[in-house]
Amino acid sequence: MSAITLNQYLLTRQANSHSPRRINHLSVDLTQLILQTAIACKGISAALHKGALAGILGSANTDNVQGETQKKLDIISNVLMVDTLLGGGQAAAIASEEMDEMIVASDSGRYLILFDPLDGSSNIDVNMSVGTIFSILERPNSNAVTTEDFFQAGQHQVAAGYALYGPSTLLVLTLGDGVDVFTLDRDLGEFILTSEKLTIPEDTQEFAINMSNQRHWEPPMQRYISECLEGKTGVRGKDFNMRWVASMVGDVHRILIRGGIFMYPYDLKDPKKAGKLRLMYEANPMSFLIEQAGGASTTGRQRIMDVNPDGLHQRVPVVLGSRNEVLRVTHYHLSPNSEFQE
Ligand SMILES: O=P(O)(O)OC[C@H]1O[C@](O)(COP(=O)(O)O)[C@@H](O)[C@@H]1O
Ligand SMILES: [Mg+2]
Ligand SMILES: [Mg+2]
Repeated sequence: MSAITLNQYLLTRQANSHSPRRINHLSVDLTQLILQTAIACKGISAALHKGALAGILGSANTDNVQGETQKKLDIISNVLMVDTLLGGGQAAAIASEEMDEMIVASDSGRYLILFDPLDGSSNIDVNMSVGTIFSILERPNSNAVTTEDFFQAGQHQVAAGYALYGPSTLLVLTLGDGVDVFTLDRDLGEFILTSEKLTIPEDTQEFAINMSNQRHWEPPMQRYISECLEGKTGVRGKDFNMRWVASMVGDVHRILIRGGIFMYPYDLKDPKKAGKLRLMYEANPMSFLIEQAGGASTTGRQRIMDVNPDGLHQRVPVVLGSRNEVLRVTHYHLSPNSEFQE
């Protein structure tokens, strides 16, 4: 059988978009918007590939709106995404983790796109996996676009995905009827469909969390992790392994492939911050993918895709991955004095 490119895949989906399994209508414009996003990701992949040879590693000596130091590649990736998407004409407006405000794009655009142009940027200078995360919403009306138009709960996303720049460059995509994976063939310059309908096992013995924050967590998170660490002889009756890529894209990809639980919980290090990760650029698109693969995703207290946003850069605690583990952590937050029944 011949290889299916992202382009062919989307055209077939578009032709079959009357199928009863579909959730979102795959319009010509949405197809084009996803293809433009993929083109920008190929550009980012090429820049990362050159690395030090192109003199693009290291810090840019600027801060983003959230007070985080930007890497040169954060800025380069953002420019590649913005320029490519502005050129396409399908986006009515664009919002990015690296920009203070949204940008109005095309007056006739039907969609709003949000992205984290380079996720896991602390990994760039050490040549480890990073990614690009994106989330697409429908423009709510034909009036001039406002920032408030972006404030739609994650359940309203029409598509979401990420590119993972690892040993190979992957594009992982959901249109609301499962999660499919494409691998970049550098010779052809095309993303080729390589896995379909990922499913996350309901149970796992692998957790991902930044353990250095342990002393700052709330009691339910302390309880969950200490029970995992007790292993076979503790209440869980099994040993757990730990992984932390320190780029959400890498950790979420591992979970989509073999299960696991990823947590970036609320902590008291900076009590005013609701969490580290951003709802619109990271938590919502990853939650859409995880739920589409049969997993679960909550803040510890509420389904992430039910959170009503009130700021483009708002942060949120994140607990996502294998269903039974996420439900357990959520139970520990909501009913701290009772046992969890699977
Ligand atoms: O440095 P820490 O605390 O391990 O945090 C790592 C987390 O921060 C992030 O790097 C935040 O994303 P950005 O790199 O886009 O700011 C996540 O990808 C990752 O899960
Ligand atoms: Mg990020
Ligand atoms: Mg980023």
